[in-house]
Amino acid sequence: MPAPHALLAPVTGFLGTWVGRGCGGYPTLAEEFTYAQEVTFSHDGRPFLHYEARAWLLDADGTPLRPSARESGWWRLQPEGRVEALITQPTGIAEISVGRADEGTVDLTTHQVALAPTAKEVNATRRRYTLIDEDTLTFVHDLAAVGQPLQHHLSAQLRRGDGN
Ligand code: HEM
Repeated sequence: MPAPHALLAPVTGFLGTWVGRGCGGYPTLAEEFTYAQEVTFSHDGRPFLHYEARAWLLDADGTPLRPSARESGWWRLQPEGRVEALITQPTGIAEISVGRADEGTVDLTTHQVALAPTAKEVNATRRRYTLIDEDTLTFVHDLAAVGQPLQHHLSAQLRRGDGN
């Protein structure tokens, strides 16, 4: 494994696999939901991270019900901690988001969304990833979609889970 590129310095704490749980909702949905999530960030020595996230809806006992959202993409690190992220989902949504990596927090907001012809309408997102300590990562996702203004869709707390 090559050493991380110098431009990755603000995000090297994110490298690895993270597992945990979250909850979510949206005004258009009848109920809130809980989910399990696994997120992996990796690098190959160049100044970008490969990002991959999978989620499973859980029932009230915490048993997985079915696979839910999945996405993957690239976080391109620029000087001064600027980040350009490209993220695609199997629901026909492709996002390009921009933001900053600063003191353990990455804050990304939508630059452009592209939708496949049959995708649901998504207008904007805001994603905040925060390293609480070296083994704990929190994630908050706001969503403007299906006619609703930007507001909470998801929050999760993940623990470092390499090799689990
Ligand atoms: C951990 C990740 C996520 C989970 C667990 C999740 C979960 C859900 C669930 C359970 C629903 C209700 C419909 C269904 O059962 O599929 C839903 C709807 C939706 N989600 Fe997510 N979601 C996630 C990430 C995202 C992301 C990243 C986006 C967009 C960038 C997104 C956009 C939407 C939209 C547009 C709807 C439809 C709302 C409607 O039609 O009323 N979700 N999500």
